[in-house]
Amino acid sequence: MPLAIFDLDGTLVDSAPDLRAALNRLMAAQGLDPFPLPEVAAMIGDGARALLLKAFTARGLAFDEALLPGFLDDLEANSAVLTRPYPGMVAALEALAAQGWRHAVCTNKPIAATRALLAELGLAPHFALVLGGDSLPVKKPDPGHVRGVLEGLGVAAADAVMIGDHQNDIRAARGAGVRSVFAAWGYGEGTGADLSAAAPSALPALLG
Ligand SMILES: O=C(O)COP(=O)(O)O
Ligand SMILES: [Mg+2]
Repeated sequence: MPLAIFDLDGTLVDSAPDLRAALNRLMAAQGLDPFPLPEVAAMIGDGARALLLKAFTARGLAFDEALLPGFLDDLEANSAVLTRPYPGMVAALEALAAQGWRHAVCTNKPIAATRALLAELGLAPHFALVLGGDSLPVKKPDPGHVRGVLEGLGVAAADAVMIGDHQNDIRAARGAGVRSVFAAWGYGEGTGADLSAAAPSALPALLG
């Protein structure tokens, strides 16, 4: 049975508004200026700690590690306030399942916030396995993150495809010997992807 491995932020769901809200709550608590949505979207892809690091660097400040646990708690509690699946995504997941595909999630978002988000949006039942950015010792772009999904479900690389909106997704898939589809509706760049999809609704035909 083929496996479709989905990235989360910027691929399955438009989560930049909640990431921005959590980031700006932290910024406000530190007496710092908020970030506009496009600037936050461009910082998403390397996980929550990296987002904070980039935000503080953008303000010319060093990042204090002691701020991370509170940010993670906020993200977990508020991961699906503004976040929604991309239009057509649920229908695409269902159509792919009807075509015989199983689904998994491979995200750099921490696993606690990931599970909360998937549960709150009713998406969890679609996925046979979910790995977050802190589920393994490595995360995307390390191919070990994608390999962890394959091994967890006993699927060969040749029977899988990775769908993602970021270079990290494309690189991790390539390193694991998995075909990649660039999710052009998300936040990042897809240089080097095997295929590109303009919208979730294109996935069922693209994957056959
Ligand atoms: O939270 C992030 O920065 C990235 O998450 P993603 O891997 O689901 O895009
Ligand atoms: Mg992404």
